[in-house]
Amino acid sequence: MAIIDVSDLRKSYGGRAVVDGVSFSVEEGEIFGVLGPNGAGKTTTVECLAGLRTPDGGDIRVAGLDPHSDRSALKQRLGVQLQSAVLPDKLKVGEALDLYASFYDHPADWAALMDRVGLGGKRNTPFAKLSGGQKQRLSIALALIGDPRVAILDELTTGLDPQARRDTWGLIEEVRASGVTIVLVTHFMEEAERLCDRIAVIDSGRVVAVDTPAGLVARVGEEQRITFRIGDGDDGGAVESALKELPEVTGVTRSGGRFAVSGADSQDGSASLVLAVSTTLAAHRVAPLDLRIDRATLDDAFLALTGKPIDS
Ligand SMILES: Nc1ncnc2c1ncn2[C@@H]1O[C@H](COP(=O)(O)OP(=O)(O)OP(=O)(O)O)[C@@H](O)[C@H]1O
Repeated sequence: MAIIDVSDLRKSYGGRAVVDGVSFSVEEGEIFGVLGPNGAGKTTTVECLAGLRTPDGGDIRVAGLDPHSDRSALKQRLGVQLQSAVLPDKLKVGEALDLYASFYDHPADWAALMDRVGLGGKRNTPFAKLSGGQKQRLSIALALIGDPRVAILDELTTGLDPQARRDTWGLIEEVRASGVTIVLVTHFMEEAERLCDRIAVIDSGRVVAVDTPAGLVARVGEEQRITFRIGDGDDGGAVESALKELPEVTGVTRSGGRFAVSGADSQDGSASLVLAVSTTLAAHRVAPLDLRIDRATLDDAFLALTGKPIDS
């Protein structure tokens, strides 16, 4: 069942459309990614979802509520962690959670939440003394303090080191497992691929695709590329001819002992390119060296969908 429905959302600034007819729905319990380059309109879209901005047009329902006209009711059901959340330097972790809990009718147990996000030992630490990862964990806890059904997390891991980023991903998975639907705004491919059940790819204020990470990748084709080299004593000509005969193979290039083989698995999964190539090499008693298999990635999918890399 859809818990969020967005239909033909529009928002302009100074006559420039930054959200230009955006539509998508989010199913209850999923992690839904909003992926796009800087300035694509992601934050504006989720701020409209949260009732923080008034759309120029379109229709939004979050947990059955209109974020604009039902804003106070929605606040009790929606948690928001926005990009630039900053707290007063001297406010301690425990004080911040206690304060935010007081804004809700039925808040979560803030001390338990503090433990859950790994800040149990930081109760009396002022905001200014927290590391980047700890600040991020606190902002996630603040988004969850009202015990929401939906949480919007915007650029959750920007500025974090790889370990803190991975820790935060683990936390988000736990939050989802507890039944919260998550809308995750990101421009990190790895984050989108790792966490999201489905992704809306947004470019220049429009949705260019909504699909699972694997579904987006499949749109650029199932082509794979296997590269390897063979030993000096191996018969390269015989190997090349045999590989070209394989139905899974669409192309073979050879430069001396170096091979690049392109192809794909069969649609029904009954034939595998890697298996066919390795069986052929084994039949010729060739052990491939420096073997590498490349498949399309979400980066390739983004490039194919928008015509540019995400960080352009
Ligand atoms: N209040 C505002 N007034 C004028 N222009 C704005 C305002 N807020 C955002 N914009 C512009 O709207 C466009 C979309 O901004 P938005 O923040 O929604 O994009 P984004 O995809 O979230 O990008 P980022 O990843 O950089 O946050 C940008 O060009 C931005 O400069």
